[in-house]
Amino acid sequence: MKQFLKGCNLYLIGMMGSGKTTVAQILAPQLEYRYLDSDRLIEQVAGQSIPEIFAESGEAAFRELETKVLSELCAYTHLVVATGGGIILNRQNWSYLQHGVVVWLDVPVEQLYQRLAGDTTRPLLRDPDPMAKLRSLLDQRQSLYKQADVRVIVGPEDTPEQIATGVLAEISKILKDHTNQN
Ligand SMILES: Nc1ncnc2c1ncn2[C@@H]1O[C@H](COP(=O)(O)OP(=O)(O)O)[C@@H](O)[C@H]1O
Ligand SMILES: O=C(O)C1=C[C@@H](OP(=O)(O)O)[C@@H](O)[C@H](O)C1
Repeated sequence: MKQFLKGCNLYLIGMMGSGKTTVAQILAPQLEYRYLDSDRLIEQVAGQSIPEIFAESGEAAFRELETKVLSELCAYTHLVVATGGGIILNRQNWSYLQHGVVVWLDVPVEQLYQRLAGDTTRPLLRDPDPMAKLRSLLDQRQSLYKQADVRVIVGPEDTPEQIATGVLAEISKILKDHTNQN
């Protein structure tokens, strides 16, 4: 797998709470890649937390920083990147994501809701009805997540380790298909 990937970055996409950070941290040592989280890089660049950026500068400013950080990651190889849930919204971001292999962790809204109950670090969930908010975000975004190279459907009992194994299995399928075509 490592040799097939040829150092190509892996980008995990999916809704907030889908496990991108958790799974990326498992995958990185398995691939002997470096793990990075785009939200943490944005916080470093801004010198503020994500909720502070949203509160003080608004979502549009956050999205600009997100694009800047992602564009800079393209220069690197051997990265597993846990992206923010909304990274797929900006068309320009896709030109950067497509430098690597894009993996969608597809998790039902009910599970996301359970995992994120009481979470205060995700400004978009500060809503009187977080479940309805998650549903509407997924409705708006699903067609974009579907543009991933690989979709991993996550079941309610799947552990992060099992999901990481599933990611590698799905990636090896597309890499083999690609090799067979050439
Ligand atoms: N497969 C899983 N099963 C149960 N809980 C999980 C799983 N993956 C992640 N979590 C938990 O869900 C929460 C959100 O996970 P996280 O990796 O931060 O998601 P993301 O980076 O996509 O927002 C965390 O508390 C994490 O421990
Ligand atoms: O879905 C979104 O638009 C967002 C998801 C968050 O990242 P996670 O997916 O890591 O929670 C973070 O980037 C920000 O709060 C916006």
